[in-house]
Amino acid sequence: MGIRTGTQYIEGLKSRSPEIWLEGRRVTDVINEPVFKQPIEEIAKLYDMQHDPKYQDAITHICEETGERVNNAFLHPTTYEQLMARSQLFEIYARSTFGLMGRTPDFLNVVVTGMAHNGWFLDQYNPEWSVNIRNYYNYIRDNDLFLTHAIINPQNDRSKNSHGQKDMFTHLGAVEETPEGLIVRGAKMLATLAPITDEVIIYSFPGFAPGDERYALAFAVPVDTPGLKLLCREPMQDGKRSQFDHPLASRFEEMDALLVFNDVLVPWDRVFLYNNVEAANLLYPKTGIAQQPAHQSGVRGYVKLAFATEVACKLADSIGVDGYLNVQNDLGELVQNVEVIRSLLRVAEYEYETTASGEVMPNAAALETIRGMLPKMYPRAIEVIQIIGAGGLLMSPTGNDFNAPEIRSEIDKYYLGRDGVDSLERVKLFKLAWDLCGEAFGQRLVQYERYYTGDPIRKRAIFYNGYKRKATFSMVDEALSVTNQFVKDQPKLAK
Ligand SMILES: Cc1cc2nc3c(=O)[nH]c(=O)nc-3n(C[C@H](O)[C@H](O)[C@H](O)COP(=O)(O)OP(=O)(O)OC[C@H]3O[C@@H](n4cnc5c(N)ncnc54)[C@H](O)[C@@H]3O)c2cc1C
Ligand SMILES: Nc1c(O)cccc1C(=O)O
Repeated sequence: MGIRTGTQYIEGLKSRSPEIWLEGRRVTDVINEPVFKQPIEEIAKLYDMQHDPKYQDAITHICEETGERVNNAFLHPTTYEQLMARSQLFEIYARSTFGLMGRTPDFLNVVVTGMAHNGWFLDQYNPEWSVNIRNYYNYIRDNDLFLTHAIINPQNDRSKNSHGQKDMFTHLGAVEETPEGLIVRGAKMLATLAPITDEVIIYSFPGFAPGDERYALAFAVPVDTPGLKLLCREPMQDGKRSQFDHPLASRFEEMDALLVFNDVLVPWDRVFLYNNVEAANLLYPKTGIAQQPAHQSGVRGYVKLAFATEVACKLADSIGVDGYLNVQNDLGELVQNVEVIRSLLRVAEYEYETTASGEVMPNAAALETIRGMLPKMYPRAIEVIQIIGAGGLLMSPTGNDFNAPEIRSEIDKYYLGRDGVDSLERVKLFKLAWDLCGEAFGQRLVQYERYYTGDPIRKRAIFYNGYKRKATFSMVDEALSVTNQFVKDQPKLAK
């Protein structure tokens, strides 16, 4: 089939009936559930873009294996040009949501592409696993499927490993092997967008210890597999708030869900890793499934930071405060942060790395630096919006107030901005800013940037340790050579 349209994506959702729980009730009609309706539309737009002549050549290509047109997320990059073809896709998709939706289909399709093309890694442990992931890659590529993923154990007692939790199956683990496949039980988090996807993929960040064998798992199943429950967090908008009042929150909320597996059967041909702590710990660092999706996250994060920066600048201008030095200092900082991320991305792409198997990956140090800096830069951009908007952020009337003739003249008079900015323009801008910096929706976006890639502190520690392993500190040695000479010249002290 190759690239789907938005309508085909929605038809796919209609054909499935996952067990979704939202605010204590079972959702049976996901398409018409107010909370999901608009996010589904936003994802459908991405599918439609694949057919739009304006974008098609930039975000899709003809698959050599099948002759069909497929998304660039399925492109296994072996040249700089192919890496850039993926970069274009990431940026075009990110701009479509202002970088506010992190787990658009490109993200996990890149993960699966990476896993499938690093079959050498799984072959070391079980050649069937690499065949399975390769077939799965072909399946999702040719059907243009949308995946969610859950790679974190539920947050129960982080001081203990999976096998040390109170219940053996709090964390997702294998219960038994059957001729048909593995039976799995327990929970995994934090499956963003799960209710509106086609498939679920499970694997893990490293961190397994001996004794955790049953939890060392990687597999994929359809989102409506019997026994799989999707427990949604509390929604941050009810799907009924107007786009005037909440221009961002009404469109781009990504629902997150806890995935609960109640003795789910995973067919053997969908098992990519099992019962091997070493393989589970090395899968992420060794196969490019860290580096390739970090490219998507970096490009998307860049667009999101640039968007928040634009909002801050427009806000300041609209109320005539961007002539003040303190405000210029804050805005200049944000613009420079955007430039830092843009430059790092260019370095990551231009100074790409080629693996032993010929895969081209963006430069690891540059990507990791983005991973380390965005968790600080994005919250800072939000803080600057809060500081500049100040009390005005809390004072916006609603769209209905604009439509009430009895108060319209007061609204027009007291909500106008600097010369040339009328009340409607100013209020629309402030509402946009409030969605980003005040609403629960915006707080989730901050939390996403802090944690989407794992704990930023431990990530930075890993980065430092890697640096230390490779560093020669030759400049320090050279600088100290003078001192060494001095010491050599001294007579030995008598003992
Ligand atoms: C909005 C959002 C969307 C997400 N979407 C997804 C998704 O789609 N799929 C997915 O799989 N994951 C997703 N994640 C999860 C993300 O990967 C995790 O949040 C992240 O890995 C951190 O894990 P945690 O939240 O369990 O925090 P924890 O690991 O429980 O950390 C809690 C606190 O304790 C500290 N801490 C914990 N353990 C240690 C330790 N050993 N040493 C030192 N300090 C420690 C941490 O620094 C942190 O401050 C998402 C997260 C967010 C916020
Ligand atoms: N955060 C990630 C994820 O959820 C899946 C794969 C990779 C990452 C990452 O940031 O490296």
